[in-house]
Amino acid sequence: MKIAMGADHAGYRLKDELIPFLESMGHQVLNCGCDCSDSVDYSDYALAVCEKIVAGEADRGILICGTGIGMTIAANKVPGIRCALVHDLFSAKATREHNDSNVLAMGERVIGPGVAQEIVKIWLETEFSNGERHKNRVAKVKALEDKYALHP
Ligand SMILES: O=C(CO)[C@H](O)[C@H](O)[C@H](O)COP(=O)(O)O
Repeated sequence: MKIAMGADHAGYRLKDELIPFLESMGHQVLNCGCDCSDSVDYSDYALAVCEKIVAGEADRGILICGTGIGMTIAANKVPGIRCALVHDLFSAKATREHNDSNVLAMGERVIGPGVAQEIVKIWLETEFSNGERHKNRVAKVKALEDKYALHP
């Protein structure tokens, strides 16, 4: 898979730790920054990653900030993006099966690299369940994007 990754100054260390892990699993990583501890704004990096997905240049995205919350809020403003904030294995699996999430957000100030690796692995390996109820719910979420689109 092609995976776009982005982080702010509070998440770039975990991003950089996950890149070789993802590559060792055979994935191609598009590193959208940031790459140092200079203070930056998470929304810029969320947008960079989400635009890669919307443009078809990446299959999935992974976003990391201090808590993962800012990245999640920003990413979910982009039509077509379903970003899930995940810090446990149950949610990593459930958000793929139920929500067909295409972006994963995590907080470097919340979890360590070992848990993050497990989350990423299960999130990448779990398929959307395609159950009728889940397809309907995801379709209803997509309909919200149209209802509130400022620039359709
Ligand atoms: O948006 C966040 C919190 O919801 C992220 O965790 C940011 O990384 C965090 O706010 C950055 O905080 P800092 O004090 O500027 O390092």
